[in-house]
Amino acid sequence: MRLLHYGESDKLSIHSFDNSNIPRYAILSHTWGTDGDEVSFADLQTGGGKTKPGYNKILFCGEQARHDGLQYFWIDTCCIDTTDKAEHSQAIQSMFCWYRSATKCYVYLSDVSTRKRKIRNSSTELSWEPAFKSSRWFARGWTLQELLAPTVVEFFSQEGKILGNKTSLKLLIHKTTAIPLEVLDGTPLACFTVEQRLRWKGNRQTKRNEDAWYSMAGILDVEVAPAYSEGAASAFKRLMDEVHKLERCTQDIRPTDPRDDKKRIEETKGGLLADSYRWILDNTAFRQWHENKHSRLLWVKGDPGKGKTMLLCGVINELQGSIPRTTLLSYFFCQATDSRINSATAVLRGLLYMLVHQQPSLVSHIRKKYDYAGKSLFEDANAWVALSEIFADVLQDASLSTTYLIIDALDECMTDLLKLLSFIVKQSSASSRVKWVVSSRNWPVIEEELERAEHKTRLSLELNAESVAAAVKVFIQQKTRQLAQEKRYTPEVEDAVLQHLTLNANNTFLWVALVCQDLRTTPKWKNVLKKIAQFPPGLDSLYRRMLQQISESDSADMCLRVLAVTAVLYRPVAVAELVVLTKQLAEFVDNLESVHEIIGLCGSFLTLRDNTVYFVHQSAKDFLVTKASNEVFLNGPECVHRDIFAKSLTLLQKTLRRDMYNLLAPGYPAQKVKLPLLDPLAVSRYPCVYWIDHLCNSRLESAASNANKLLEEATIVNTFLKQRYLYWLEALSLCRSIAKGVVSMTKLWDLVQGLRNTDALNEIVYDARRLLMYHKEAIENYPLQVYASALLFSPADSLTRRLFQHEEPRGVAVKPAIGNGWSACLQTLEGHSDTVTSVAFSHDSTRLASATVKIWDASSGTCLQTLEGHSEFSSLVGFATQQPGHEAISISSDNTWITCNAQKRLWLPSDYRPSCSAVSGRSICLGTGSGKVWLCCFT
Ligand SMILES: Nc1ncnc2c1ncn2[C@@H]1O[C@H](COP(=O)(O)OP(=O)(O)OP(=O)(O)O)[C@@H](O)[C@H]1O
Repeated sequence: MRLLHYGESDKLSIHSFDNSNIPRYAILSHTWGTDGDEVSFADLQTGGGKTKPGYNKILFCGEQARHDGLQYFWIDTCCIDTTDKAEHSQAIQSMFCWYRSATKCYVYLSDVSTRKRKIRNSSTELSWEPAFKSSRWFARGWTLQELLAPTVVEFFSQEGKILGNKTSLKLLIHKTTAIPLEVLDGTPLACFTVEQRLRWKGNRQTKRNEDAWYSMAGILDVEVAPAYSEGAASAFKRLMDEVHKLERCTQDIRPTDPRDDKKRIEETKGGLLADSYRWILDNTAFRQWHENKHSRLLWVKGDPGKGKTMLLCGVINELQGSIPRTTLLSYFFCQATDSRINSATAVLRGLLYMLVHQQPSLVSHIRKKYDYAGKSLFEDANAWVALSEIFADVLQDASLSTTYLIIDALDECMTDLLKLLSFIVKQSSASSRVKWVVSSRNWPVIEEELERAEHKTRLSLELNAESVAAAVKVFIQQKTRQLAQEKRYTPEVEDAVLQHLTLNANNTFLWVALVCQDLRTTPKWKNVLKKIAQFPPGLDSLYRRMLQQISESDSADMCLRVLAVTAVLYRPVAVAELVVLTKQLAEFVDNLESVHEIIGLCGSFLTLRDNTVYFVHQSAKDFLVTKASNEVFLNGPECVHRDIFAKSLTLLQKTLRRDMYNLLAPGYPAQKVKLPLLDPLAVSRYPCVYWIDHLCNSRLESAASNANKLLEEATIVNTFLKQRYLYWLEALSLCRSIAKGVVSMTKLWDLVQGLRNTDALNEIVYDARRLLMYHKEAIENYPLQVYASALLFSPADSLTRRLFQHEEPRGVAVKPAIGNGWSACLQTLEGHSDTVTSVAFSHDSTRLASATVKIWDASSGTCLQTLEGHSEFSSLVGFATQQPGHEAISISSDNTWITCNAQKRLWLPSDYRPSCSAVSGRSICLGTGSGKVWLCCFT
């Protein structure tokens, strides 16, 4: 970036800076005079331009910057060499960023004067407001981003007198432009929809038509390279394409919205009590981390139920209320009970999502890889590598201001915890702008890793027992008061409850919360004092006591089954989902109220929120799985997995069919799919996504000794794949879980390979997995292409293709036929040793020619046209005209579809994408980059 410097002896000089090294600077916003009036870069180089009218603006800006203590300033007329096309184009794309990064922006209004003027009644008026409102500055296109991008915008009259800034003048600006006051007050643009932001453009004019849209790019958080001959319509289209890509990328990176998780966690835990977390704000370790520039990582550690999660919720709230607008705050809550948010990749994705949401320009680091790989970048086997690189780049971004990153419950990160820890250690040492807070239980493995961080501070809840005790005391008082009001306790009972809780809580919030929860459900007529005496101190003893109560109740069997199933599920499920997954609840399919009651009876372990069943706390699940395993899993957890697997497949066998959402169009994009009012997949989503995981955990291998059992299960899977496989893939696509499907099919493949006497199953799993891997992209993005592209472009001998032949699109044939085996390649026409760049039909459509002739666009380096000198054949263009009555067959502009009458019909796998194509009647011939030529006929 070039910047001007206005020296002490009024000497003007120009300097270049690397992006990483730009000093504080002021920036000018103005409207251009005629080209000859403005001082150009060339003028400055030669020391000329001093007599031009535009020179006054330079002097004004230089003096004002000097007055504000800024040594450098930037003016578009002379800091860009517009004769250098590449530089000019780059500058147009960087402009928003330059305005945003400026310390101050001076708006010079050449048509607003502060001179007194006479009005009719001979009194004088100072008001420049009418001129301000009708200033040309508000009518030009580029000045919109100059108003919105910088934090400080000051307005000056033609005499250089200050009129105010964008905050003090916000009402006037709002009246003139209709831009909302919050925007002028500095609310981030990302908080407004694309439509709202487009509306702010109003009727602003630009010299070149295309600029009308290029000038909106920064405001919409995207970049569009200028191409001035394209026209406004094309510029708008490219702008919106970029906006949609940004939206898709942000959507795809989001594993969950951590803001919703935080809300949910606070609500399920009974609401956040400020008086029980505020102690941390005065804690020495916390203050050191917060106030000391060199302290970058705070580790909050403590035993289960000591209030770490709620403490972090409180820290987030306090930071949110106190940090400047430009500071970023991103957080993530790991939860072991939910497989969507219990892995290292999910943590990075969640944090990135929140960062990008606050500062969309950071998405460029993701887009570098995402634009090639799509969503699989975040989900495939290399997701961690890609995400950790992206994250490191984001943290190094020059535009990143102070950033807080908060991760709760590292101990609940079930996949790749060590990788995550070492990443935190490394990154917390790498950037001084980034401050981390993490929390976990007192696990030695976490201790060992975090010990390596250079600038860490540790906050142990056990070592701060006094503060925690005081916080728990407040919590007990609040809870007891609530209970007493709700249950109308006498003062004696209230006092007895308070005393018992205080004596036995042992600084553990959770213990108090669980006892109070139990007392809430205790009927009034029961002797509360007797009841409370039965709650033993210590979390595990309390859980044991609660389990005993359940075991002694009338509904013991049902409750224990529900606990067993819930304990092995991979994510929290809705009540209706729980019913279809639990053998023992089969009779309650139409009686969900009773299921609610059963869950209520398990209330010391389970809780319901928004109709979803959660464990009250991770420690409750841990207790059941480790310390009460014998009571909960009578025949081992494998049996529970096996039952869930069997229930899942029975359900899927019944529900799955072709086009469950009535999409009809073969090219209907998954992204646009809306949930139908009566969702046929409502209770089948969980089984769809997790049936293979449950099968694998049912330890089929160990059942190998029981040959009948093994055969039975192999047969169930075999039948399902034979009869429902493609419908299952469609359902996975509708559930946006194809990537998980690929991982699951690999797990299944590994499993069946280890089994004996399952050849038939082996064969179908092999083929089914290959089909899914090869066609993943098509199915993932267009659910119904599983019956078109996936079938037509699978080998003729593919078992799945043969089994689902009846689902192939009627009247479409691909010739030469796709090879027999998965690795077979298409027929290659003789004589092609290079890219096939041209194919054409002869006039009678009986002959097909291909050639390798290229015409290159010298400026862009892209291939523009093909086929010259093929005089005996019609050119490609000639064949584009269709015979009347026929559907127009064509190739989509991005080369990925065969379309009929502009409707997407058949998605092309990458090996089949044409470098050239020709149409004759109902046939389309395609030549590919690898030297293959193939034909697709629609009858
Ligand atoms: N500040 C608070 N406001 C309201 N409730 C709180 C607060 N702190 C703790 N609690 C109560 O205590 C329970 C346990 O707290 P929390 O889940 O934060 O513990 P934790 O230390 O994160 O436990 P674990 O390590 O086992 O996950 C919560 O479910 C909630 O009921």
